[in-house]
Amino acid sequence: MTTAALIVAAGRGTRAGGDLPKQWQVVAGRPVAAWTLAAFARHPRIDHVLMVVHPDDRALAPDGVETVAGGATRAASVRAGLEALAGRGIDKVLIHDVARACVDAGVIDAVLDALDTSEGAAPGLAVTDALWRGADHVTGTESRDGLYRAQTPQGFRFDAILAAHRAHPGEAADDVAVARAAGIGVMITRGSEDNIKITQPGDFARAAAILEGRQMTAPDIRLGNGYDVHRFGPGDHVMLCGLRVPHDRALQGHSDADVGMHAITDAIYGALAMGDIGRHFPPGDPQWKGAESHIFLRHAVELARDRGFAVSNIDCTLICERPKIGPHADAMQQALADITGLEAGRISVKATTSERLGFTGREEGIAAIATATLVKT
Ligand SMILES: Nc1ccn([C@@H]2O[C@H](COP(=O)(O)OP(=O)(O)OP(=O)(O)O)[C@@H](O)[C@H]2O)c(=O)n1
Ligand SMILES: C[C@](O)(CO)[C@H](O)COP(=O)(O)O
Repeated sequence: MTTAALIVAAGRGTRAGGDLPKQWQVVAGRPVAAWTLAAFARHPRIDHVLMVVHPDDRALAPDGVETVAGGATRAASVRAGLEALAGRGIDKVLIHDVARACVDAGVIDAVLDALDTSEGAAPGLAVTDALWRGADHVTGTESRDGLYRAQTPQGFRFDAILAAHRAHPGEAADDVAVARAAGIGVMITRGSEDNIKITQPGDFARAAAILEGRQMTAPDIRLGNGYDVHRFGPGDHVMLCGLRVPHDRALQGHSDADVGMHAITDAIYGALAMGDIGRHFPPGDPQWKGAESHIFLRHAVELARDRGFAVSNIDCTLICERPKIGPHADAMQQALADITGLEAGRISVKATTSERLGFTGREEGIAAIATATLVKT
């Protein structure tokens, strides 16, 4: 199943005011369109995102997103997007207003789930206020029974909604109206009060409050991995995870060759997307010859701290036949705790053999893999 998101962003945003159309104005630190794009681009069930923009606005679109020129009405913009996606093997499409920048994964998931059993699905909120008719004065009341406020994304089987739009030239309230005109059944899914459409000037502040509130509550968690190998040479001990372990050979390297600590250090750099040990401590630089590896690990932890992250936990696996790691694992965890400032219970050191296969099986060297989790503090 291939699922696409089609974000319509070719409107002029006249009701919202401002120097630029509303989708390019900044809310909570990013343009409205960037928030909307991020909600779909990071969603694990969305394979492709296409943004429909006004021909004058192509340079304003967020980096990396495919764009296509829109039309004079919302329906024409949707049609242009659907035509651009035709023939690409798309099974499901979610059509979404760029102006609904606060859409969340739960709303998207509910629509996608409903599309497993229905040709169309869209989020709605039951009307809870009483409904009046009138202008200056109330001239009557209307029943709210069975009335919903329509939201997006409105999702459809791709071929069905493309055919429906081709058969429905001209304006339409939304894609549900186009679909229903073609006989497509549309299931109502759970909408969200936060899924507002930025329409009037005051809506920017409402959207900012929602998005900023989420930034405060959603933790920024980063995961990194590291891998390292050092070969054996002559010697009487190895340095592993900060511990001197007696052995009949030594690991060779530019530094003290602590393969475990190097993998952990690289995992932290990886979580920060800041390269690896070689970038921060070039092997060609004589000042690092024979260096103790805790220097590298302390540097990575400090770098994380400087960028507002705390190391939450570390997991390291050493791959070797000998020396046996089990008897030393607790001491290694404590040594790493002393270097990183973490409690030992957040550090795991374990080992495996490679069943005498490969270079570790032949005892030519030791390999290590590590994972580190960083949390924004
Ligand atoms: N020709 C158009 C008109 C609207 N839209 C998109 O359709 C969505 C819903 O429209 P609306 O909120 O009415 O946006 P605007 O048309 O930009 O606003 P206004 O009516 O205030 O000018 C928006 O994401 C808008 O960018 C579009 O892609 N092409
Ligand atoms: C599609 C829509 O978001 C459903 O609520 C809405 O109809 C589009 O915005 P407009 O203000 O009606 O153009």
